[in-house]
Amino acid sequence: MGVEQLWSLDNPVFKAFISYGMVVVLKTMAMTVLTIRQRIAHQAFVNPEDTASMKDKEGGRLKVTAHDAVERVRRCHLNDLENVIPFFLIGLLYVSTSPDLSTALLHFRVFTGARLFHSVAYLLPLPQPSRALGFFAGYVTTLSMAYRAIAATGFFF
Ligand SMILES: N[C@@H](CCC(=O)N[C@@H](CS)C(=O)NCC(=O)O)C(=O)O
Repeated sequence: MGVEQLWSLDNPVFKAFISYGMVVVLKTMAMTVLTIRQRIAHQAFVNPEDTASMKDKEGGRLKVTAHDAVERVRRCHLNDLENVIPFFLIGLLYVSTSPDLSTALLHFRVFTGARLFHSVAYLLPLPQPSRALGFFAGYVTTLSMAYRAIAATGFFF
């Protein structure tokens, strides 16, 4: 497949990668909005300049404070960054090796489902090992794409 066709919507693997990649990147970005919501809901701001003009319930200056509900979303966000960025970078290299469509779709779908489940498990929260299973399913899927991309170069042979 020529380079122009590889990175075009005529390539069904690249087309699928755009869709699933967008879902996981936008999900990661949604964590920013959720963090802001939790900060406002719990009046939990961590920088003195943020609270400079804010009042607490007694009318005094609002104190800088962390809140577990905010920190939980931040941990979920960080975990997304740890996993979605490698998926995206390795995914691009994987797509460049022209993998079989059904195999690629399986990887993209398992990763996307695993990350959505990981977030639900983290934010509700669900009892462990739910979150760990979501994490490992996504992690192993990315490793599998990396292995397949490296194998396609003939590196192992
Ligand atoms: N950076 C992660 C590496 C391991 C990992 O991602 N574990 C998963 C499954 S237990 C997780 O959800 N960790 C919680 C987190 O990253 O906040 C950690 O510190 O836990």
